[in-house]
Amino acid sequence: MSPIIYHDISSLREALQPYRGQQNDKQGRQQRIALVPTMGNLHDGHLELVKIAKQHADVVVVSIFVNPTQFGVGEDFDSYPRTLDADVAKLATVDADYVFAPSIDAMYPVLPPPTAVLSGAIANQLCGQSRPGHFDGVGIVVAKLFNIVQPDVAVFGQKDYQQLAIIKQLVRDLSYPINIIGAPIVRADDGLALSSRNQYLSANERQVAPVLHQALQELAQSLKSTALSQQAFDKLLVDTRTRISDAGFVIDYLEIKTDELGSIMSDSTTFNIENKNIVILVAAWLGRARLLDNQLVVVN
Ligand SMILES: Nc1ncnc2c1ncn2[C@@H]1O[C@H](COP(=O)(O)OP(=O)(O)OP(=O)(O)O)[C@@H](O)[C@H]1O
Ligand SMILES: CC(C)(CO)[C@@H](O)C(=O)[O-]
Ligand code: BAL
Repeated sequence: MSPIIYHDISSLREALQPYRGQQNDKQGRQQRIALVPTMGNLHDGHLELVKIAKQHADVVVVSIFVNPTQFGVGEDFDSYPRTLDADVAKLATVDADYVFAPSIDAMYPVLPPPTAVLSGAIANQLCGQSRPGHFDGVGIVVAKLFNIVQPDVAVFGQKDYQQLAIIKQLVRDLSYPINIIGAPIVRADDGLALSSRNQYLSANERQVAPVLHQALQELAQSLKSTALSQQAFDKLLVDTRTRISDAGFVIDYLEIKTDELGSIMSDSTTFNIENKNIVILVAAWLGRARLLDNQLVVVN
């Protein structure tokens, strides 16, 4: 069935009201509402988030909103693909219940909003460093979506690893009663992480793009070898950077962090994977597309 679309806050709230405090007939528990926030131009990665949401809730709301406050000057806000009809058709295939597609005026009576949601140190690195103010915009729009939908569950992709960490922090610090679920990265057959911005790639660039994932996988494999001197560790990073650059990317960052985005080298000059859960994070430009990817290093 096609999801029902709402463009304004009060109609969506009215539609969701009957689910609040209602018992689920089959299991006798309260009905649960899930939110999947997106910027639209949906692909299989987004649809996977909806499928996960459906496993955790009785009703699923997908928001589609290209949020102006998270785009910097000179970024692709104006050209970001807006494909609402096609998005709704795709959402019908996974039985999403509601689409919330507000106008900018509905979301931001005053723009820029004078109220801020700041995320501190975790947001001042990686994407936050290359896109100043980006996570302030994400923070306020997600806080608003949480207040509008009041979901029990919200699903975000691990592709945007830093964003997911910031949202978990937001939920903790603002005491939202929301279970945040991180969904695994959905990839094309050749390993490229699905992303709306992949369509900015030329045919040639699209051929090259999987190098990003391959380089991260190989680095993750090398990092598993127990103890590495600082020198060996640095060389691995340099070699990986060279491989990615030689393929034609302009690297924005390539960093290795603890899975909570802390520093991995704080207490010693030897890198020892056995002590840490770590993640490799990359953002790199290929032509007009800024691609994100990451790889958790799992020790078997
Ligand atoms: N390949 C993917 N696998 C899992 N989740 C994804 C994937 N791509 C996007 N998501 C998640 O979908 C949600 C909405 O993201 P968004 O609409 O920005 O899509 P996107 O494809 O990441 O677009 P962009 O190219 O603008 O970054 C986010 O939680 C994001 O992490
Ligand atoms: C979470 C989000 C929908 C907020 O605009 C956006 O940052 C995204 O699509 O990842
Ligand atoms: N998924 C990330 C949203 C952005 O790049 O603004």
